[in-house]
Amino acid sequence: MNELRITQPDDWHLHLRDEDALKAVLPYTARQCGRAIIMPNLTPPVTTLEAASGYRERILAALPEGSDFEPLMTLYLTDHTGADEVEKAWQSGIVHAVKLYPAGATTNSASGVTNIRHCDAALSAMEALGMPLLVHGEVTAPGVDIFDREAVFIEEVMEPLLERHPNLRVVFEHITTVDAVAFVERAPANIGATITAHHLLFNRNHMLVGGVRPHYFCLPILKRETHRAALLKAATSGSPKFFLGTDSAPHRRQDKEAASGCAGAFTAPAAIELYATAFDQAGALDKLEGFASHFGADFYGLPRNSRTLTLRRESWRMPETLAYAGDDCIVPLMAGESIPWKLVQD
Ligand SMILES: NC(=O)N[C@@H](CC(=O)O)C(=O)O
Ligand SMILES: [Zn+2]
Ligand SMILES: [Zn+2]
Repeated sequence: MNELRITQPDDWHLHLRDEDALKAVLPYTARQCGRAIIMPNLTPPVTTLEAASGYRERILAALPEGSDFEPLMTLYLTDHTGADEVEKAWQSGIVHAVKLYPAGATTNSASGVTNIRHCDAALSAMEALGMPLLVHGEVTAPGVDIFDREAVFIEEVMEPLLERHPNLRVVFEHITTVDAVAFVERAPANIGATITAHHLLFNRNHMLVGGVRPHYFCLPILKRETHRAALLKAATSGSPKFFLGTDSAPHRRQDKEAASGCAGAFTAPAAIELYATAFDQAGALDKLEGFASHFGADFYGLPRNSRTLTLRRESWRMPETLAYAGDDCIVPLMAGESIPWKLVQD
């Protein structure tokens, strides 16, 4: 297959940042996706409907002319998020989910949840409303090895949470392990998961062998090959529980190439092309459309996009750097490397 026409995808996990950085990165997603779930980990985080509405307006104002890309907003869950705020946000129609960051787990998670038990009122409200909880699923206890943090989270947090709230709709975000795949597969239909393109394409060797490659450093961290293989199998299985979420997470070049580099891979410039590359490697291009364009919308109860998008087997080179806020630049994932699939602009 050398050309592939699919329903326009959506990105169910995206970091757009704010201000000039937002203006720099938004066009990459807007040219590919109809919609995206916008992560709320700004500084300060987006914890209220008012903050989400303001952020949404800034995103809409930053869109390229003529774009009808739709940002789907989220609230950042804290120990103090009330049921009233959650209800108001849901009823507004602009907020589609609430995001759980365990405090200290990842970028801008300092105001995150210290103990999920503190959130029972908000979670009960969400369960009643049918409002999804999006989960960064890693424990943060210093004694837990960074490669085990997702698997331990399933046992210590996710399973007890679902026992207390069996009808809560949950998206296990950016899953990275065979353990998470197995958990989602055996869970009921109210549990889904997003998978990034980088976790489908790369394992920890890509990050660590022959030198530390900071642009491959993201959280949850890349795992060993057996985990990548399990993720690829899940993504290409045709199961509607697994869908596209890039977790494209831009950081300035100097913040990544540093003694204490930030976590996050910037994949938005080639998001659908990277997924096509992974599905192609698995001989499963026929499964790309469901994963990229159908299952996420179905999970969120939104209509599938009516436009289509065409991909061609044609190699192109990702630039070494791209413009970011002010004079800063950003290094996209696969900078300077060739990508075998290309988005054809209609
Ligand atoms: N994935 C990452 O490594 N980083 C994300 C945060 C997140 O999604 O955990 C970011 O905001 O930079
Ligand atoms: Zn995360
Ligand atoms: Zn993320």
